[in-house]
Amino acid sequence: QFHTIKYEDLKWDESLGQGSFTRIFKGEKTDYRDGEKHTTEVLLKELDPDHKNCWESFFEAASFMSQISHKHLLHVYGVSVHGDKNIMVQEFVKHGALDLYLKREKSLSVSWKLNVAKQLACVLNFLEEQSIIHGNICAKNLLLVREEDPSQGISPFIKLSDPGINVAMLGKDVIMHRIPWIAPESLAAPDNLTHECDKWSFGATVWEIFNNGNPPLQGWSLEEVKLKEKFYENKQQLPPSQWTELADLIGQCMSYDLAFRPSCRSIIRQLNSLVTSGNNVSLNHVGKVF
Ligand SMILES: N#Cc1ccc(Nc2nc(N)cc(-n3ccc(CO)n3)n2)cc1
Repeated sequence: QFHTIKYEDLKWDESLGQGSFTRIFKGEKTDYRDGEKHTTEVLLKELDPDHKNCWESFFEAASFMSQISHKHLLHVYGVSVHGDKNIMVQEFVKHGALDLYLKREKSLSVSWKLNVAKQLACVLNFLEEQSIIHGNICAKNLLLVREEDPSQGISPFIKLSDPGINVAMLGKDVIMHRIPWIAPESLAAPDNLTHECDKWSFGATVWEIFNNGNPPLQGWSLEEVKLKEKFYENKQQLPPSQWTELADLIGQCMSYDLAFRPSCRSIIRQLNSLVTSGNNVSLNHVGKVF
């Protein structure tokens, strides 16, 4: 179900930070094809040794990514195991995770944000057609392959990263920290995710993109976990955008009643109409809709 890569064919370069259970490094992999030596730039994602009990779920995520291919899905070359090291070898994506990029780039236009939201909706539609559930859609798991270059008419290009450790494997506290990206119904039953869960997360991610990477519900006081729990108990919504059509779409995706969440086709249709109305609205130059 996935390609295994020999540890000695990998080379570690600089560390690029760490996720919740993983550390990421820039690196290189060498393979020998038709008698020639090829070196490829890769991203090495190491599972923390103290979470090695999650290795199956870690590799499940790798095989999930290897089984299907789509232009907006991250390519995973394979996995490597060496002693207690479990490594996922991914294509290196030039500009890294979108949550950090959004925080850094303060003046992204509305059309930039809509363009990225549309790409995410497309890959979500593809996954739904393949009856595949991602389970961890958020800006941290979106990777920026190409920045926009308005002078050349070049638009941004993103890829969806692997879902990481399956949410059912995680402790209650980690699941709580995924509020409000995780669908309310998944809190109670993290082991039966549905396509509707991905739509809820899509809504929270679009909210994040239009809020310049400020994660929703963060910065609350210390007992934020309790407040987050209340957020679902009281069926609260994220602060609505002033752009009502955008707020409507986010609200539909983040409806507590699964049946009210729109189909992917409807999401794409609504995003397309936002593109047209967005072009007319004077918001474009400021990129501010909250
Ligand atoms: N400075 C900087 C910088 C950092 C990373 C990349 N590249 C990259 N390539 C991937 N395939 C995956 C990731 N990830 C980053 C977070 C996660 C969590 O999942 N993945 N980053 C490029 C520049």
